Amino acid sequence: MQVILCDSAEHVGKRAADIVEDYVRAGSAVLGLATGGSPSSTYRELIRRHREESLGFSDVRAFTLDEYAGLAPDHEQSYHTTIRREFVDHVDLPLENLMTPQGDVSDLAAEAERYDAAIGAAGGVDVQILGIGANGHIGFNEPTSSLSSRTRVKTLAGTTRRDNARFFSDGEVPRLCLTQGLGTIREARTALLVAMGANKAEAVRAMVEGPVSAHCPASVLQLHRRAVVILDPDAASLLSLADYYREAQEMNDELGLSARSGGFD
Ligand SMILES: N[C@@H]1[C@@H](O)[C@H](O)[C@@H](COP(=O)(O)O)O[C@@H]1O
Repeated sequence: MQVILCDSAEHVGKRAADIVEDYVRAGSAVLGLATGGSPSSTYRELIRRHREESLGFSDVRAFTLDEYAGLAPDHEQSYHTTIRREFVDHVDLPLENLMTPQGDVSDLAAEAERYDAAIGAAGGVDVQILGIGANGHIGFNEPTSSLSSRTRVKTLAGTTRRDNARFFSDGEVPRLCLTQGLGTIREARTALLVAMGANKAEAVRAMVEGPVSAHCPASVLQLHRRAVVILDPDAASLLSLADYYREAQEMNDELGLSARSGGFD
């Protein structure tokens, strides 16, 4: 796992965008897109590079991580609408290349299986952007999720529903969702997690420096071949090996190693 310590949310976005850009410029990239506030600065920076530095997404395919059950794709708070509003509609990624699990189907389990298979049929995800929940979830894999789980129906934790209530005008967050599993996420060639803010500090500590445990689902990234964790000072505030992460990053920067070239673990 590579830990990159940044000065601000904007800095986090730039470092994350560097890794995504590396894959996009290589051609025919498959991106894994996360919703939530954490990747906002990454998407802003990618949109800026699209507008000002001709970073093109026309041959990119994208899969989102998760979706609320019961919400149609065009619902204001569906993750399909959210990722379009935050990113996809601002670049030249063709809409038919955006894949999201469909939350308003009658057979959610079949939809989960279909979605997992579609990721495999696309050749897998090259770089999966991730945020982390305050309870350590990635996607909607709540604590005690199987570390080998596939895309499936999950019940949302009460804390997650409370955290996300701010996005719903009536405060009514669905109780069920579809989410890529931890086993699915682990298959992405690079896992790129961004976290900001003091309310993520404990989850970040458990993910990076705690034991691998379903109690903190994000800790499964310790088993990933190329996991990169990019943090602002508040999110990194409880890490005990911060000096080492800084030294390692200086060396990686000096050697010009990137996630795609696989120059670190
Ligand atoms: N399902 C999403 C996750 O993909 C996201 O990473 C996390 C953190 O959200 P935020 O980035 O808004 O703090 O919780 C949400 O519920």
